[in-house]
Amino acid sequence: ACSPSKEAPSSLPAGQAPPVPTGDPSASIAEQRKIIDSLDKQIIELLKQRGEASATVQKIRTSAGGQQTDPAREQEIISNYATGLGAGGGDVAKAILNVDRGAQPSSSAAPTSTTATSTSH
Ligand SMILES: O=C(O)C(=O)C[C@]1(C(=O)O)C=C[C@@H](O)C=C1
Repeated sequence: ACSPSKEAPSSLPAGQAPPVPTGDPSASIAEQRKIIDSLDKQIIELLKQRGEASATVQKIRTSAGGQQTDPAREQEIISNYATGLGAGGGDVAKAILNVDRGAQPSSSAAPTSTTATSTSH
């Protein structure tokens, strides 16, 4: 049988050192912010790569006479994010899709209301 590990399970990303406990809460905030900044940098790089792949697919489709967007595929992506991230995941996917398809709205998507809809009053 293997002996139990003395180390607590870590939720830190690989290669990230845990903060040194100093008793100063601002020290751990600074540590965690370094981790957040590093993760955000990686996420931004991945999003750039995603944007390029997405633009290529859209170009291939429109060059062949198809629509720029594919609403069924978008629903699949939104569902993947919701499954992976929980409640807010779908919103993350929608934000990414909005960026990656540019100004073009998904043909089945409800229009995003950025301006007040005119109502009678
Ligand atoms: O997968 C596609 O068909 C794409 O065009 C890529 C992508 C995406 O960014 O994931 C972009 C626009 C489409 O509406 C659906 C998905």
